[in-house]
Amino acid sequence: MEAFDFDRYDRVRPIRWTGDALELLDQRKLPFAVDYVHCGDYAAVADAIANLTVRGAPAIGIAAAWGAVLAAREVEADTGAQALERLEPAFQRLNAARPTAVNLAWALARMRRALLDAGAGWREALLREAETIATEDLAANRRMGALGASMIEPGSRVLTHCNTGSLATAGFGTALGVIRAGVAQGRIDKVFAGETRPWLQGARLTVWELQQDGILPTLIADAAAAHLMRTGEVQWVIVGADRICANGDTANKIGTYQLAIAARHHGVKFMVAAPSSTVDLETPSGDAIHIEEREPTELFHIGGVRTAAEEIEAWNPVFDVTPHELIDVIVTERGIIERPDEAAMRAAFG
Ligand SMILES: CSC[C@H]1O[C@H](OP(=O)(O)O)[C@H](O)[C@@H]1O
Repeated sequence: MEAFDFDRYDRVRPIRWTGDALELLDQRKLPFAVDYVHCGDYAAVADAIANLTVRGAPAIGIAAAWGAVLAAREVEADTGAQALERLEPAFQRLNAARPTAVNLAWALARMRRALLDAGAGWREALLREAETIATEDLAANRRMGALGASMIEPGSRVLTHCNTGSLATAGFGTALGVIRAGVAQGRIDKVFAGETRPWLQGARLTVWELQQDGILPTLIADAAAAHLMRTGEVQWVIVGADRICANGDTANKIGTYQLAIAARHHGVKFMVAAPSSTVDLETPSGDAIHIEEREPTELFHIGGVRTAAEEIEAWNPVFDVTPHELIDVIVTERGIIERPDEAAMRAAFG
């Protein structure tokens, strides 16, 4: 692959460690305001994950890791094991912030291991682990972008869902990283972005991110996706993931499952791009995934303005599961898995 100027397409950093605090780009306010929320303790980080100040599977894992570093400032201990005992309430609070993306629990497990492996130098070990988790994610995303783009024929047009870019990761993105690399290499001519109701990650975040790169996407209503595929306009649907199970079933933003059904029906290829930190071999299949349900009020309002009739009920699951049979390819930094199933997943990650 010809040299690719990653930095040109990787300008946004949603998470900043200042040395004393964590600053999080407030994704609730984008694209109309670029403000950072200052988190001086782990409880503020847990709240920021829960209220979507920071969101995106890898990003919430990275934020939680820094939350653990902040929590460590509040305890005294002679060894890492002793520190972990005293940090357990903080770890549990951070882990409980959101249930579906495995990256949150995965990052905290790494931080636990770093403490258990450390002696008196446990504070430095914890800091190093948080830094490593973030730098590894950025490297994984850039590799994944190149791998995924290599599968896309020049002149292709793609549809993506939700936001899987720099805002959702340590940088560059997962599915949006594949798209960035594909555009840069002339493989992708046009990017369609689904608005992604109710939180509008597509309309507010993906569009804004791509604009920073000089890539101008075409926004569509979620309800227009199947019709777009029927026109033959797109060759790929490229999405991220929050948890990829042992058999390849994949949890992702609500609306992904119906995209996969429409894609299969219309002969559009379906790619899931996610770092290996999103693979969870402990979860056998999609039926075992806890699907987060958020407050109905998120369905009743847009931008704080009520758009639904009063005195009604709503059901607001914010993820769904795409069965592995509907996924043509899963791309991680470790490689490409075509027609994913349990044998392929265990061979690649077991
Ligand atoms: C690379 S981000 C993966 C995943 O996270 C997003 O969910 P949310 O915005 O609720 O955190 C979405 O499902 C992305 O595809």
